[in-house]
Amino acid sequence: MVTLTLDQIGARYGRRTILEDASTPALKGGVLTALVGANAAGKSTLFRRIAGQMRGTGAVRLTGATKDDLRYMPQDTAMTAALTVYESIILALKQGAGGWRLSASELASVDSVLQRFGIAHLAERQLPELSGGQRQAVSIAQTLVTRPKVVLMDEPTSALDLYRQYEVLEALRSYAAETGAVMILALHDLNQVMRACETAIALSQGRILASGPALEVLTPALISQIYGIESRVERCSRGCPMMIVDGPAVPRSA
Ligand SMILES: Nc1ncnc2c1ncn2[C@@H]1O[C@H](COP(=O)(O)OP(=O)(O)OP(=O)(O)O)[C@@H](O)[C@H]1O
Repeated sequence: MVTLTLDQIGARYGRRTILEDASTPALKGGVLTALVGANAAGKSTLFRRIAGQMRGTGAVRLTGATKDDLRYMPQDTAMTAALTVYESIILALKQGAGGWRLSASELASVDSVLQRFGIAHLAERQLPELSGGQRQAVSIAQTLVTRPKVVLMDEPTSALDLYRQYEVLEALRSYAAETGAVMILALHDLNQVMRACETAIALSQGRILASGPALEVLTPALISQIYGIESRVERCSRGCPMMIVDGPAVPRSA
């Protein structure tokens, strides 16, 4: 089984400490894990540390996978290259190695991600012509085409419409279940987290306040602490947990 454990991760930009002693129990593969926290809490910085793009204290421990099996999809992905969607996914698959000849199984992988993320109809379109939501779906497909075992995605649904958010989260869930990959998604929509993610990590000012089953982490007390928002978690008529926002925990002065 693939697992990822954070052991006292720290990170700084210059003299500014951004992450301190960020630790988690072993995060299991096969399910989605949400990384939640307010703007500037340090979510992207934590991803950069896990992906090895930044140095710092502490250790990232993997079992059942190596750093080579990890893919990180940052928040903003530029798509200015004069490539079609199809070519860009082949490029992500090849990553400069092994020449340009594609095996039957590689061709099948490209077709599979195009189908899975609902972008097969865009295969011949040029990247710079895509809408924001289309770019985001292509970026997800590029990230998963190599079938990585450890996946970090920074706000993968932020540009998607309601239908696509649902479709993409379901596709990510099925990818995790099928491959056993550890998948950590930074998400701001806590209802998405409750619906799609089994586990959650809550980050506040560079420290992990809680990690574990999503519904146990996302308590009204924790939401108040990290976002300053009064909320309730109630079951809808179909039995799904929903977060209802009541307003600021402490009214902001005008
Ligand atoms: N390259 C950088 N140089 C200096 N400071 C940075 C850099 N990148 C981020 N920071 C600072 O680190 C802190 C954490 O930023 P980070 O992007 O990790 O937050 P985040 O939780 O991902 O936020 P958001 O939800 O707004 O995307 C912020 O105060 C930010 O200004």
